[in-house]
Formats: sequence, C-alpha cells, structure tokens
Amino acid sequence: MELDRGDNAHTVKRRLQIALNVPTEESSLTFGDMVLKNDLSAVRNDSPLLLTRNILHRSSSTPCLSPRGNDIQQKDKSGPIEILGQSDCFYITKQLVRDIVKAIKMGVDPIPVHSGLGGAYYFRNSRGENVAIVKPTDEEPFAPNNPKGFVGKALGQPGLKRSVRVGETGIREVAAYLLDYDHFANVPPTALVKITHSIFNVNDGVNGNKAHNKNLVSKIASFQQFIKHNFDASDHGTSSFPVSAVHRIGILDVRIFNTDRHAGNLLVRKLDGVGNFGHVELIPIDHGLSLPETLEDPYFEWIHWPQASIPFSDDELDYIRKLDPVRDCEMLRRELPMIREACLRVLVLCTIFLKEAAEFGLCLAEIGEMMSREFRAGEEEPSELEIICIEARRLVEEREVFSPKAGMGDDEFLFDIDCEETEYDFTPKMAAGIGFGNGRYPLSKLEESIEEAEESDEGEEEQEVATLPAPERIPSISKLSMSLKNSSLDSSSGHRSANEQLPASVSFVQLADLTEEEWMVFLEKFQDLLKPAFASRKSITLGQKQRQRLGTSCQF
Ligand SMILES: Nc1ncnc2c1ncn2[C@@H]1O[C@H](COP(=O)(O)OP(=O)(O)OP(=O)(O)O)[C@@H](O)[C@H]1O
Repeated sequence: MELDRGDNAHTVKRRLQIALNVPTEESSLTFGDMVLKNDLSAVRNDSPLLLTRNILHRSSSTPCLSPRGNDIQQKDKSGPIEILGQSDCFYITKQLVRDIVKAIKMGVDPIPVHSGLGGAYYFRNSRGENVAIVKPTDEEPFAPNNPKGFVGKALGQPGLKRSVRVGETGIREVAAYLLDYDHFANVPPTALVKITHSIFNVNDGVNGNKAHNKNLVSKIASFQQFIKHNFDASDHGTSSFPVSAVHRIGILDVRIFNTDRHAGNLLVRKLDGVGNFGHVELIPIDHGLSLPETLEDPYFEWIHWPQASIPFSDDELDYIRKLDPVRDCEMLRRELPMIREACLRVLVLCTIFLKEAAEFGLCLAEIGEMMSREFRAGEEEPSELEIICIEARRLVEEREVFSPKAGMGDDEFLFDIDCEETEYDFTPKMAAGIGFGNGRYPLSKLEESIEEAEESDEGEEEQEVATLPAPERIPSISKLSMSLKNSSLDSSSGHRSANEQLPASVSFVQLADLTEEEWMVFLEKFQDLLKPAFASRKSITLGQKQRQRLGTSCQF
C-alpha cells in the first residue's frame, strides 16, 4: 500500500476496509510496539503493519487478510512472493523466489509439511525439488489459522513459550539468520515474505474448522531455504558432530537465548565425499522460540555433549570479541522494525554475558549451565544468569531509593551519580542481598527463606566438597526462588501499549519495564557482577573434576 505523508492511521484503516472488504472500525493498527493513533512518521518504507481486530478473539495481520471481494486481485499489484526487507543478505532468497515463482507458473505447487505443530509448506522449483520451507505467521501453533488443530489464541497472546507471542515466531527466524554474521553457525537463509497462494490454510470462524474453499490468500510468512539433509540430531549419535559446528551453533543459541534447541532442530547432512568419510555438517533450524521477551528457561540440547566442554578456539574467541550488541540491535530495528524492544534487551544481555564469559575462559557448557534453570524438588529455580540480573536490578532500585533526588523525576541524575563499586564481592551479597529494600517486596519472607536455604546448605554438600568456596550455594535456593515467584518480581511498568507485559508468574526478573536510563545502569551493575559469578562457576567445575578424579582413583 502506498502511503502519503499526510495519511494517518484512520485513513490507512479505511483504505484497508475498502481494499479487503473487512470492517476496520474495531481494530487497531500496530507498528512494532506502537499502536498507531494518528501520526505515521515512524513507519518506514516496506514496513509491515499489523491490523488486529479488538472485539473478535481472532485477528489477521494486514497484508494477510483473506481477500473476500471480487476485485481484490486487481487492487493487489504485488507479486506472489515479496521479500519484506532490504538487507543484502537476502540475495540467495531472491534467487529462490524467482525459481519458485517460475515453478508455480508451470503448475508445480507447494506441499504441506506434516511434521511440527505449525502450518508449514515446502515450496518447490520447476524440477519439483523442495527449495524453501514457508511458515505463515497466522498458522503458528495456537494462531487462528493453524491447520493442525492447535488454535484458540489471538495473535499477540502468549504462545507455546509464554514469552514469545503467537504470530511472532517468524520474525525471530529471520532475526537468527540476520544475526548469524558470516554464516558462522550455518543458519539457512531466511526472510520474511508476503506470499500469496491457495495452499495456505484459512480456518472457518472462531471454532477453527478448516474452510475448504481454496482461494488465493496472502500471508506474512517466514521463508527459509530448504537444506537437503540425511537426518536430524535426534536420529544420530552425536560423537561425529564437529566441535566447531557445536560451538558455533551454541554461540548463536546463547546470543539469541534459544529456548528450543532440541535435537530435532539440528539437521545433519553427511559429507561422504573423498576425504570426508564419516564427516557431517550441522544445520540449525527453527529459531522461532528464541529472543524471548523475558529471561526464562533456555533449552540447549548440546549442553551435555562433550564438544561443549572443549574450550573455544582462537577463531571462535575472535568472532565473539567482534560481536557488538548495539550494532545488532540497530541492524534488527532497521531490518525488522516490528521486533519488540524487550527481545532486543535479551539479545544485548546475552551477548554481553557471552562475551564476558568467553573472555573469562568459560567453555560453552559452563555458559549454557549458567543460563539454565534447575529443577529441585519439583520447583523451578532461577538460573545463575537470572540471579545476577535480580541482584543487578536490586542495585538499580536501591540506588534510586537512596538517591537524594529519588522521586524528583530527574532522569539525568542517574547518569550524574558516581558509581563507587569497583570491586563487588559476589557471594555474600548475592546470598544475603536478594531482598528488596524498597518496600515493594515481602522482604521478611525472603529473609526467612534465605535462612532456611542457608541452614540446609550446611548439610551434606558442604562436607562433601569442603574445599569449594561458598559460591556453590548460589543456585541452591529453591525456597528463595519460590518466594521470588510469589513476590511478583516483575514490577509493573504502568505503560500499557501493544507491548503489554507478559504474565508475572513466568519470569523471575523483568528487563522490559526498566526505563532507558535504568537499563543503562542495570547493564553496568550486571557487568560488575559477572566476574565473581564466573569465578564461582569455574570453582564448581574444578570441584566436579576433582571429585571425578577422586572417584576414579578410589576404584583402584
Ligand atoms: N530449512 C529446512 N530445510 C529442510 N528441512 C526443514 C527446514 N526447516 C524445517 N525443515 C523440516 O520441516 C520440519 C518442520 O519444521 P520446523 O521444526 O521448523 O516446524 P515447527 O512447526 O516449528 O516444528 P516444531 O513444532 O517441532 O517446533 C522439520 O522437522 C524439518 O524436518
């Protein structure tokens, strides 16, 4: 749709109503996090907008609205597949699009993919070979047009993972590809497209029954190059996986906080050419559940693979050193303007974490472990990463409470104040400091829990590894973690927009509600806390190795 400078959200809605023959009066038009009221100046060329119906629990995204009127195809002048984005990275995708459009004209239709929970389609070239997998955003699990019966939520509601909204996995697939600089982790070329075909699924009404009219329908979808492969990592012993491939995929997973790196999401291709016997290549797919809006429990299948315990190579360390989370965010905002700031904060945090951890000398497995939650006695506990964030937040809040100008609304003050904490003694403060002195949280409950946790820690574990320093106790705070959950750690921001805060119970620590100034201070504090936490993790690993050696020698 061509827009004039003078157009406002209302005129856009009116034009959509005329073009697509759907009522738009009870709808909101969204650009990224922003509900557009009037001014459209933030909207850039080729930016997709989301039109959401407010009343019905069913919504459709703008260019994906199913055309109903007879004259629609005359009005939509776009081609059958249009890449949404400008990046030079899309040159392979452009070629694939040309091949597919040619094949469609010759009558080679796409075929539905039966595996997976979401709607997905293999698009083919004129020789009938699969060349791309296309996943429409409104056919994701729980989305209104899911063809496999997993329906029942509106676009924008929490999805399979609560910190990734329904309809928003496609942009994450693209983000993972764009962030995979130099094709380091081997993510297949992926783009967001507007694509028109009659194969796509449109459910009939709110019950989610399939409509059987095979009209042309336009959708926003992720479009990924199909990579020929022999199996996935769940069908194959992992010992032949190259160390560097595991490291590279792990580095990406850590940066994007992948919550879904299960073995099925690693394709394996045999390289049985001359001199390659037994060698395989790994292809990471399905990054739709990465870059969540809050920290939660990531899933890293590689965490217990021996490759992940081998130190990073010089090349890998060099790659990590060159990562720049600020540049990443700028690039993603440019290429995917609808991406939420909350996701970008997770990216920034995890990239800093990775860079500092690698520089400190931690291996991939140690980094992954620090990011993963533990379940003890059926309770989920915050990860070490989350505990660091909780502490960093406490320091930000404490600073605000004790600041003489607190409450005076002088945001700049946050930057004026001198930060004197050069050295931070991680352990004792971490154990005793996870309370919230600003009166918003039930401090007494937390203290009680801490005491109990400390008491129980003085038992078996400490006697077993008497040489280990106290930091080992940091993760074993199951009671504390429950208190944290109950105390609704997520402070409500008061800003309600399209970027509504996700339900409080799903995360131990929120990042999205910090103001920009608080976020900068938070990152400073976070970085200060990292070294002691890494030292603590290293001592745990060393302790485990000592125990293993001791165990082995006892056998003789
Ligand atoms: N780039 C690709 N190249 C080849 N095959 C692919 C590619 N991406 C996905 N597939 C195949 O399609 C199947 C479904 O894809 P995918 O797992 O991404 O969909 P999904 O609906 O997100 O699945 P899930 O419900 O497991 O998360 C995969 O199991 C894999 O076999």
